[in-house]
Amino acid sequence: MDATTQPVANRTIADLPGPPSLPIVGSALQMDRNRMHAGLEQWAARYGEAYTFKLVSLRVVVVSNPEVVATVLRDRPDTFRRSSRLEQLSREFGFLGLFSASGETWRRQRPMVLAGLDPTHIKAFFPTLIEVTERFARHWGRAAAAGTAIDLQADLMRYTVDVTAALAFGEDINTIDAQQDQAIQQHLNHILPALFKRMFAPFPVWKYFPNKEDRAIPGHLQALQSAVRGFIARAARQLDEQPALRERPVNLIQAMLAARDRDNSGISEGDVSGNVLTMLLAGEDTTANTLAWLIWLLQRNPDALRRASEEAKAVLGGRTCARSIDELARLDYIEACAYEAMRLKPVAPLIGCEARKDAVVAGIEVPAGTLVICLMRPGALDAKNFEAPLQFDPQRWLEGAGAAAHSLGSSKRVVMPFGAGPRICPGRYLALAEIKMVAAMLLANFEIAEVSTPDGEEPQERLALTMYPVGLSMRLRAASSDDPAVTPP
Ligand code: HEM
Repeated sequence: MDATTQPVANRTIADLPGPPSLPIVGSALQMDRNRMHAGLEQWAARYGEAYTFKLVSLRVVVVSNPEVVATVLRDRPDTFRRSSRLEQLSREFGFLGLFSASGETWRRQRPMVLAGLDPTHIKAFFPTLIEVTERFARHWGRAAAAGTAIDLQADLMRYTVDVTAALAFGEDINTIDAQQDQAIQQHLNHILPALFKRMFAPFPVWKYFPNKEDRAIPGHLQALQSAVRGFIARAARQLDEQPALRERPVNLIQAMLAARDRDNSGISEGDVSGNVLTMLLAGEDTTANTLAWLIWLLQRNPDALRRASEEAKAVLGGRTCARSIDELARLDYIEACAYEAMRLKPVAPLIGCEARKDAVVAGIEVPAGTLVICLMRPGALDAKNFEAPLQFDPQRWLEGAGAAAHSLGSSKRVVMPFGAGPRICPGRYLALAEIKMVAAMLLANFEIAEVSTPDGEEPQERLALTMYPVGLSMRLRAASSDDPAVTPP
């Protein structure tokens, strides 16, 4: 039965276990924001699949059973929404867009964003994806030739920002070749952590006692907004010069501008710029960090690395990168590696859902205003759902795999890296295309000499909206002479 619509609740929040709580602050002092996901997972191990705590005045219920999680996620937008604090902060930051919007605004925007990121668009966009991936290959080719260490996360973010800007705005911003201080994401890199910090801060200290970083935020926002105004102005000029584009827009920004100019569309100037920023933010870290975790996991698992490299070389057949969606579709093992990386290292390890009205979750009465945090990883690491759950074993994702404890279908019900229900990630086709493009390019053209952290230990997980590996650096060698190699220009 649908847990959120059960007619009768059999317990209340007061019946739930949870960590100790102090007057006024609740459990806030026990939480390390940078590792909040890990703290909440530890509490789940101690208190079970449903527990509660207070964050100052906010009542939080945490659930981790995959069925309950999926039910809550599907019960949007009517019963649950994203947190109102996220919506308010996004409005203040100027990027209220599909991710943070709720109600009618979300309903109006969702079809437009979906259309801009659907598989047909990805197919039409493929030649540009090839161009950006080849540019990235040349960039890594230069690092391999010079023997320099690559800051893995930073480089991957350059790639994902370039791809998102090209697909959603038709802009070639080429941050891959830009100087560090010119790259648009140096602003994003300050804004995302600030947003996350403010979302879970017990008090709005940045308003009354701003530190250096807080004082720098308006400057970063201004720089980003000026770039966004440039994208919008150029797209508006294209619509003026080619009015046919209003009926058949080729990218998201054109579609939104055309809608803005139609009567009663309900799309405002702010919606357009909010979504331009949302695309940059939602498409950057998520995909880049998933790729960083994937590359690290492959490097640690030589058998999987060898098989993935063989597949990449066979499918690419001596070329630098895949040439078509059909070629990408043949990278089955690499896709399985990506799902296995997202099972072990989900970059979105928690999804917050605020109850818009009184609800029932797993038999618990949840009053309106309660924040329900869905933990995405405990089910994926549970031996009930996967054999040897801590092992990186991509084979378990391939149909008919002997090692799989469950079918592919049920694995996908437990592992939900892109969320679920009406708000499931609309960028998932693009993300998988990018992940497979980069992984195949890397494995077919280079040998990974090293992927390491400064202290030689496993990379720490840190949460700043997305969960990323701290300090990964990579060294590459061009693949041996009988293999294809990327020649630096
Ligand atoms: C591996 C890469 C990615 C992962 C793991 C990921 C994960 C997620 C998750 C977990 C959500 C929340 C879903 C929910 O609430 O049920 C989400 C939402 C969203 N994602 Fe992604 N994402 C990725 C890449 C992208 C890309 C490339 C884009 C666009 C360029 C994108 C755009 C969005 C947007 C706009 C939303 C909000 C959807 C809504 O609320 O209706 N994502 N993503």
